[in-house]
Amino acid sequence: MSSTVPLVVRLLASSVSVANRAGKIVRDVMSKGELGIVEKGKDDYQTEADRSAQKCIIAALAAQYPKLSIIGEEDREENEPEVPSDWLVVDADKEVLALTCPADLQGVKEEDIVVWVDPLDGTSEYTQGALMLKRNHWERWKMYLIHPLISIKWYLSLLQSNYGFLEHVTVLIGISVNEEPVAGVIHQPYYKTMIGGEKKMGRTIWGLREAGVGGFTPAPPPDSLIITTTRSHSNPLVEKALQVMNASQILRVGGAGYKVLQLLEGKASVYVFASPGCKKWDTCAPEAVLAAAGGKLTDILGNNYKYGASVGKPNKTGVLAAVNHDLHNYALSRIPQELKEALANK
Ligand SMILES: Nc1ncnc2c1ncn2[C@@H]1O[C@H](COP(=O)(O)O)[C@@H](O)[C@H]1OP(=O)(O)O
Ligand SMILES: [Mg+2]
Ligand SMILES: [Mg+2]
Ligand SMILES: [Mg+2]
Repeated sequence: MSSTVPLVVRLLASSVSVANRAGKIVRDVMSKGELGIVEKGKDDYQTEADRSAQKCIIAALAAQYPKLSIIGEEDREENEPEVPSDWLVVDADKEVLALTCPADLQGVKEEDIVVWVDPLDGTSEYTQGALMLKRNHWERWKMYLIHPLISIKWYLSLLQSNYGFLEHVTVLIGISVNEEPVAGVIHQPYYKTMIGGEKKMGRTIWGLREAGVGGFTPAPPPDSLIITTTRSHSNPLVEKALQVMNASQILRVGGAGYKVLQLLEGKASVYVFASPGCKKWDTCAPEAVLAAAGGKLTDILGNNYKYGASVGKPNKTGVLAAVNHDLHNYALSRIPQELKEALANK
């Protein structure tokens, strides 16, 4: 890899390749069927896929960039055992390597960077997707017994709905400099495309400040106000913030990464989550990619989160994001003062 390429661009290119490898780990754990679920707290789970994907990302990045601060969602063991050699990805995405680095980031050193890693965003959806897949095998055989034609149709529709859950899962790598997210990767392990009649799993979306975004086709926001929000972490405050938006439709999906993808692809206009629960690793990469596409992600009060190594990890005052600044302003103007205060005083 050419050392004339500025560090931030090289690191983003490496992150794209590492995220692809981590996505394969996420799929492999699911196909083996042994999820190894651990309950970390209320509505808060971890699986073997979360653990292994994080080990892969951190080991691969630390081997190439030893002075980086890398903060991952999952706890690390005291003496981490060595990872399999094929997890130590050294490739770097060629398209990203060719990007022009913003002038003020050209001299950035490893010591100036904090990388936020969410090895699997949407763990709830990952575990529920697995459960439904298991149930479907049984459902399939039951339906075959009843009527072969009906069963094929039903089975296909069931598969689609399960597949929808797994699509919410993403791998997130956010790169911050001076506390600000400047670049990021959102990898979607279960995104399916057909290339020349062959099925390809997974896609990787990236963004770099001033250079733009790639890995997908951006689309303008929908004509009417469509909100995207949590499907697994709702509460009365979350619902109150949704009511005041006066939206034509509310989409309830999993993961911060997936909701930002919905904004970028014109499926939703605004992402509203008026609750603590998300952490810095949930929003660093999505915020960077969204900002590179001209959008904005803040808390519910309209303030930016900071991403330095010593900041508090919880995003206590929620998430408000939109694909452009006008929509963000509109959504912010709809949030009543008492709701902002309720969150700020939590
Ligand atoms: N109450 C919570 N406890 C733990 N994680 C949460 C909570 N609320 C949100 N998150 C994290 O933020 C992401 C986006 O939230 P939601 O899907 O509810 O909109 C979740 O996928 C989860 O990340 P993760 O799956 O990486 O643990
Ligand atoms: Mg988690
Ligand atoms: Mg997450
Ligand atoms: Mg996670």
